[in-house]
Amino acid sequence: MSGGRRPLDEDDVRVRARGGSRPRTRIRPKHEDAREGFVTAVDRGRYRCLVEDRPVVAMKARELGRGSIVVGDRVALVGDLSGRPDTLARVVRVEERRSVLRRTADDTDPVERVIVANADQLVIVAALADPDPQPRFIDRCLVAAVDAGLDPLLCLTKADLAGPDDLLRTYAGLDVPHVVTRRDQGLDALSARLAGRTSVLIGSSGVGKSTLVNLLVPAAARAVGDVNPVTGRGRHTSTSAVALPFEGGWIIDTPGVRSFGLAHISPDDVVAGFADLAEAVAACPPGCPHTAGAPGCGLDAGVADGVLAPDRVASLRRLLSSREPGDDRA
Ligand SMILES: Nc1nc2c(ncn2[C@@H]2O[C@H](COP(=O)(O)OP(=O)(O)OP(=O)(O)O)[C@@H](O)[C@H]2O)c(=O)[nH]1
Ligand SMILES: [Zn+2]
Repeated sequence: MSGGRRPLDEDDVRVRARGGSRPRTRIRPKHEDAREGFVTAVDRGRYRCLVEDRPVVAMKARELGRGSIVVGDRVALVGDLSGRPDTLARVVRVEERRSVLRRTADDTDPVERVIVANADQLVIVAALADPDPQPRFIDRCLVAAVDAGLDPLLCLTKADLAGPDDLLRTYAGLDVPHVVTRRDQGLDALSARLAGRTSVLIGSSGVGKSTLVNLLVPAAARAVGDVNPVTGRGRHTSTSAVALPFEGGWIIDTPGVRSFGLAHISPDDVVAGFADLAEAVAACPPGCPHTAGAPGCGLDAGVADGVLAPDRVASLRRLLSSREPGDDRA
C-alpha cells in the first residue's frame, strides 16, 4: 500500500482503522507467502483448488479448526502449490464469504450446512414434463435463494415434451426470470445468463441437469441417464458440489443435493420467497401464523377476493407448516 499505485478504497481504510489494536488474519506475517485459490470441489477432506490456472489439492490446516470449507470459497494456500501428482498444499485461511447457500437435511432438522459459498445466482432446473414440474420444489428453492441473497433463475427443460405456459402462469406474479431449454436446440439464452456469474444449479432427479451441464461444459462429462431398474446403478453417486469454469464465471453443479430443508429459515423469510403474496400478508395482524382460517389472515381474504392464486397460497402454507418443529426448537 506504500507505493500508492492505486487509489485507497474503503477496504484500506478499514484495515488501517483496526490496524494497531486488532490485527486481522489477513495480515498475519506467518502466511505472508500464501497464495489465493478458489475451491472447485471437496472430497473426503481434500480440497481441490484452482491457483491461477493450476489445479492444486489441499488439506485444511489444523489451525482452522472445525470451520467448514466449501465449493466457491476463496482461500489462502501455502505449501506445495506445484499441482504435481501426490502433492498436498494447505488451506490456511478462508476469506470472508459474499454469500452462503445453506440447507438443513430436512425441514425440522436444525443442523444447517453451507453447501456453496460466494455464488450470486441460483438456477432452479425444472422439467416441463417427464418428470412433471413440481411447484413445491420450485417454491422451496425460491425461498432458499432469497434467504441466501442469490438471484433466482428458472430453467425449464425438456420443452420438446411440453410447453412452459402453464408453469409460467403460476409464477407470473413473481419477478423471476426464466429460460426455456431443450436438448436438441442451442442454449444461448441460458449461456447469456450464466456468463461471468457464479451460478448454482439445483434440480431434482431426472430433470436433465446433467444434460445441460454437459452441453455447457463438455469437458465436465457429467453422467447422464436413467437409473437401471434392476441394479439401481448408472448414475453418478457423488454428493458434493463441483465448480466448473464457464465463460468468465462458474457453474456449480450440486449432484447430490435434491432440495433444501428450510428449518434454518424464519417464517418471515419463508414468506419473503413468495413476493407475489407479500402485499396480502402485509395486511395480516401481528404474529399471524398465516394458516387457513387464522383470524384476519390476508391470504384468506386475498383468495376470497380472487386476487391471489389459491395454489400459491396453498404452497406457502405447506412450506410454513412443513418446517414447524416437532420438538427441536423448544
Ligand atoms: N425429451 C427430452 N429429454 C431430455 C432432455 N434433457 C434430458 N433429457 C433426458 O432426461 C433424462 C434425465 O437426464 P439427466 O441429464 O440425467 O437428468 P439429471 O437432472 O442430471 O438427473 P440426475 O442424473 O438424477 O441428477 C435422460 O434420459 C435424458 O436423456 C430434453 O431436453 N428433452
Ligand atoms: Zn396471515
